[in-house]
Amino acid sequence: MSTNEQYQGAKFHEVSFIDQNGELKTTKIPVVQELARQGLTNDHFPKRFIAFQPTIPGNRPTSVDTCTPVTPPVIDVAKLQRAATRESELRRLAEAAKEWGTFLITNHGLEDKVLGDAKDAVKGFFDLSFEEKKANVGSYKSVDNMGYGKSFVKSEDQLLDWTDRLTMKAAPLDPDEATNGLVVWPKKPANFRQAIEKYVEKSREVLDGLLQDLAASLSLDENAFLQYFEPKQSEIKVRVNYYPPCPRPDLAIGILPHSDASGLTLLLEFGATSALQVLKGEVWTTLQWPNNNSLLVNIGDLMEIISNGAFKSPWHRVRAQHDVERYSLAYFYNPPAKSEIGPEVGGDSAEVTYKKVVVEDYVTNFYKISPRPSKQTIAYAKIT
Ligand SMILES: O=C(O)CCC(=O)C(=O)O
Ligand SMILES: [Fe+2]
Repeated sequence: MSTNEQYQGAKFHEVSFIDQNGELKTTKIPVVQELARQGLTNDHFPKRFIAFQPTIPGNRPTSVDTCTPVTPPVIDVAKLQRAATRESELRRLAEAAKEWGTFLITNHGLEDKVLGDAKDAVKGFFDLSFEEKKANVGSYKSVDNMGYGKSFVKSEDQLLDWTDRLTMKAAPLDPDEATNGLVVWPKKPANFRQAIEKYVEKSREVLDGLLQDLAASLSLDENAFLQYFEPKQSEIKVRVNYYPPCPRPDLAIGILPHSDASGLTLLLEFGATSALQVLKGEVWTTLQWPNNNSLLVNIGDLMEIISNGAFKSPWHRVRAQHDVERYSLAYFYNPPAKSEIGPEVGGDSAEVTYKKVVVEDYVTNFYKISPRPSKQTIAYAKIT
């Protein structure tokens, strides 16, 4: 069957990318939400979405049938704040950040209304028709992984994941945003920007506190990590992922394996759970989220560097799922783009294993070489 036949009646994102020869190209990527809406028959699953070739032994997604979902470590932020419980919760935090690089937080102080409004805004956006979505949000012509559509597109024939995305820059606020196009906010639903900005503002307080707690958990000065996150110039990007029901979760993948380039990532999920997987040793472990407004924190590559490798950014991916839809809102918190970060170590005797890097240089290289089959982005900052 020809490619065109596979996508008959489909709708497309137009995505620009710079190819291997440095030329700006535009390509059409099928809108996953529309493919799902249209209904695909089992035997006509589009080739570009086939991540797992069933003919290769062992090349299968880990499904919930073969792997019981587990709840990652849960850190109680209220316990971190109470003198009587702080020390023991700090120990649990250090262990979670070292052993998993990912953990849930509860009692974080973000009100249900703030979370609920953010979820409603995200759902409201994806509930719009494709035409309406396109008409009310900007998309970028250059390769910055922002806007509505598909990120990390590098070629006309690369493997595609079963998700549509919307990425916005939430900070620093740019006085010239109307002209330089650095901020993309959908105009519908009407309260979208307000709801997400409220979530961003409140979450930032939680993340700043956690940066102090993470440093304290390694017996470093409380501001050893937070000092890099200068309040006015630190960068926040918000990426909304929508995973429609997938007719062939045995063939497709929700998001390809990656680590996050961020300092910290805060993840809100709703709709289905048991989709995010982290690689623990050799095993893809499916994470189960209790449905109680807990949020997930991921150590990003930049934090791996700042912690001199004490914390490792997890290698993670998302499963495609049958019959259910899932949303996630990933909040990437980075030090200022032009700033230099470097490993913070307790005593002079500790061996330094990461280089100092300029944030923007690290992130540029990350985007340039992703996606990769294994965690190679961090090599940019490793002393070998
Ligand atoms: O949807 C998820 O749970 C993960 C999303 C993610 O890893 C990302 O956007 O970087
Ligand atoms: Fe991620």
